[in-house]
Amino acid sequence: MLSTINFTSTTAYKALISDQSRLASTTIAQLFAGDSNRQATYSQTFNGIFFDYSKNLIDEKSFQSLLQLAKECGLEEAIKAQFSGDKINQTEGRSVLHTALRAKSSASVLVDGENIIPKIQAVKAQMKEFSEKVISGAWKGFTGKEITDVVNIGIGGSDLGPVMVTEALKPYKTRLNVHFVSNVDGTHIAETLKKVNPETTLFLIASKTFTTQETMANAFSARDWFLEAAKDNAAVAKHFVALSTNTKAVAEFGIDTANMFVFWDWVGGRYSLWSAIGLSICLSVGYAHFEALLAGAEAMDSHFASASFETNIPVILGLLGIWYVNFFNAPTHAILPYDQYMHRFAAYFQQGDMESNGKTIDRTGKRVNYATGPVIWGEPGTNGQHAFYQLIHQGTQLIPADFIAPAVTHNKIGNHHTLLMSNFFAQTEALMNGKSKEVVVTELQKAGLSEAEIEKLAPFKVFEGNKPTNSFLVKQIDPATLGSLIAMYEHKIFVQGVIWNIFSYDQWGVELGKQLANSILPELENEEKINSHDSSTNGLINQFKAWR
Ligand SMILES: O=P(O)(O)OC[C@H]1O[C@](O)(CO)[C@@H](O)[C@@H]1O
Repeated sequence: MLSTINFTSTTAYKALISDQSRLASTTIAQLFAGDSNRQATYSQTFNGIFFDYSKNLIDEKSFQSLLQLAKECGLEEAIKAQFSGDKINQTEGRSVLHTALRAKSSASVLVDGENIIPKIQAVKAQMKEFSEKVISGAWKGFTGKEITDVVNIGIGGSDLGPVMVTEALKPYKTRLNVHFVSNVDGTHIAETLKKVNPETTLFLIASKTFTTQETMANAFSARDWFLEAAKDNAAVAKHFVALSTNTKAVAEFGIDTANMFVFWDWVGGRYSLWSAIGLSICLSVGYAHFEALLAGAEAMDSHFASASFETNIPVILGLLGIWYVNFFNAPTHAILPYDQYMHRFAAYFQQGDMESNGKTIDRTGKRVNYATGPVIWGEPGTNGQHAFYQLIHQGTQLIPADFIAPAVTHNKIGNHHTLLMSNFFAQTEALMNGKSKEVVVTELQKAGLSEAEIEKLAPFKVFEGNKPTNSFLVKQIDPATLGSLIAMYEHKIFVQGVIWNIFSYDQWGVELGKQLANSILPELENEEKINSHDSSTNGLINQFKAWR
């Protein structure tokens, strides 16, 4: 089980407070100036991923204190507990075993005394067979035509992971066009259905619980649309499959459970792309690439489970995050992929991180007296540079950022990749070094400005610098490196949750809005004036009814 230590009461925490005040009077640039070996000390290569964390405000002493913090908070035991299937999701009484989904077939992982690896392998075999049939054209629609389009209907973890991966791995695309519908806003399904033909479309209803309001509404609308064309309930079996843990609800919806791909309650929704929820990935890029994705994740799992903390990438990443959130009051963290295909990567980890570590109650049931999960956000470079980097460079908040880029592009067009990479390198350097007043003054003097003009303008052109970044230079974004990167961030989230003494694998915070929406729904189904809420909510509902 997980320890319940409050990290602010550890010896390492006290050391880190003094480390912080020592480092507050230096800069990252000065740390580089004083150590020609700095990058070698604070970097690591892992299976085609070069992780450079040297542009952080850390020195040997603070780095050691961070490692010590992880030890004092019982991280070693927590990692063992997670991998071995302990029910560390205590508020839901569940094991947390997305790692088992990518474990080697020879592994053995016990849940309630049962080795779960054989049943994982069985579903994977079913996914392989099915996806190969659909891709090859052997699986036919109700009029005997091959499937051309796949529509995945799901939301949150049953959508964001598959969307992110299928976009990131577009260079590996099969002949199938895969679409995703998540929003209950009818526009999402309506616009998607305009693009597809009922005779050649396969719907994947992806929902762990098979009760989620948005997904079920979209699934029913898709089935109505399909039956308008097919006019035969028996045709549903050829066009609808379910990815779920809830066999009963799948059968009630009318999907033959032979067309169901199961997973289990020890797979969290936001950690489920490795499970049957990944069927859209298999169809989009082929089963072999899905397996390679899993293998890349498994390599990161083995590293995380066995490497000593000082060389353990997810541990280091997690600790650096703690350093900025809790010792430098950084409220957000940016993920900035310099790869257009990875344009949903930050959105994916927005759920992964914020649904996991957006908690205020610690593992003893008490309110925490420190900050927990930061806001995660980001957009691909260089678009972000022309949108929000101004604030990272010159705003008042400290925003630690992860830069991710491939050395080899999938699209060699002119010098585009060299241009992109020049921006990648320039940004982390600029964020660290900034631009001093002296440099600004010299530049303005060269431009011929008067002393008075220089005095007036210079403050606006100064960059304080000293903004921390991690760089991930990846040889190429392929299924294996992507799998490793995703697993790396998953484990980072876990590391932070352990240290913050919170439960990272539940999501009770999503429930209240769901419950209220369900209670408001009947009030919207008539024309009567409402007065059962506060005056703002009543006023909004009544205005809606007047206008609709
Ligand atoms: O797969 P389901 O059960 O439809 O749930 C979808 C999503 O809803 C949540 O429970 C809350 O947003 C997520 O954790 C989950 O990924």
